[in-house]
Amino acid sequence: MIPLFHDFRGERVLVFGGGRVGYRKARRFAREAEVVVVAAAFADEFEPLFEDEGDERPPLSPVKARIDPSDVGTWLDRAAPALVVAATDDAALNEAVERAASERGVLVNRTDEHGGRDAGSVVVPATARDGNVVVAVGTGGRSPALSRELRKRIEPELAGAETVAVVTAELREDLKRRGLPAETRRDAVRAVVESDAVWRAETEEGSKKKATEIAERVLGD
Ligand SMILES: C[C@@]1(CC(=O)O)c2cc3[nH]c(cc4nc(cc5[nH]c(cc(n2)[C@H]1CCC(=O)O)[C@@](C)(CC(=O)O)[C@@H]5CCC(=O)O)C(CC(=O)O)=C4CCC(=O)O)c(CCC(=O)O)c3CC(=O)O
Ligand SMILES: NC(=O)C1=CN([C@@H]2O[C@H](COP(=O)(O)OP(=O)(O)OC[C@H]3O[C@@H](n4cnc5c(N)ncnc54)[C@H](O)[C@@H]3O)[C@@H](O)[C@H]2O)C=CC1
Repeated sequence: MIPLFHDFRGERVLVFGGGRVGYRKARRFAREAEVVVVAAAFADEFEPLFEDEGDERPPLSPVKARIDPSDVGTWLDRAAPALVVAATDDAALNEAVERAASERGVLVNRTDEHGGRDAGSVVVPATARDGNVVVAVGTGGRSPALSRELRKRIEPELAGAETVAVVTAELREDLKRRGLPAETRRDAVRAVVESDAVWRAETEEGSKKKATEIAERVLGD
């Protein structure tokens, strides 16, 4: 499988199943997408997600319904999601969700299987994140517990990466504006991301100052 980063803003995700697994997937996609969760019953964890916090988060709506596998197509046609998650504990229903999604060319995440390699099937990776810097881990679906463990090991490595991303993004723009050749810009940016001093600076300002010093040194060479 090949990882891609998908921007879910302005899109809808339809989750079938309101248990622990449905909750985990709904919470994840609710960072960006409008999420609709359809289930006969909802786990308690959902409660805070359903509350309108008045922030800019897109809405996450519960729909309490018991679904028959033959009705899944209608639900998909009505919701027109970019991605559908099959997270019920009923394998026949999850199967129907997968089939209806693939008939419509909609991406589908089957949570009760690890072998799904049909067209349009997606696997949700373990994700370590610092701001918009993201590392996704997958094991080809074979060992989610290993994905989780690797995510935990990677998390400390990522601390501070968002600041380095902000600082280097600004630096790149600046170097481009100055019309420097691509190779020179690359050497300067590489030296900055490699620098412990940039990573360790206490503030964004401090990090920026160090980055400028290092970049100017490279440009002067
Ligand atoms: C294929 C996949 C499909 C998908 O969901 O996309 C899938 C499938 C299944 N998971 C199962 C079990 C567990 N899943 C977790 C945890 C996570 N599972 C996630 C992803 C994936 N799980 C996809 C593969 C990703 C990859 O390639 O590695 C993570 C990474 C992301 C997320 O879900 O957010 C998240 C960790 C997030 C984090 O912590 O960072 C734990 C660990 C725990 O709970 O401690 C256990 C118990 C231990 C164990 O069984 O290993 C079962 C058996 C159910 C049963 O037996 O009933 C199936 C079905 C089957 O294997 O058939
Ligand atoms: N991918 C993953 O990370 C993991 C996947 N799993 C798998 O995910 C599935 C779900 O696990 P849990 O959330 O723990 O189960 P759960 O039993 O807590 O929740 C199941 C949900 O499905 C709903 N549901 C079942 N039949 C329905 C119907 N006909 N119409 C509407 N809603 C219906 C229930 O109301 C409930 O909300 C299991 O099959 C399990 O094998 C389990 C652990 C991890």
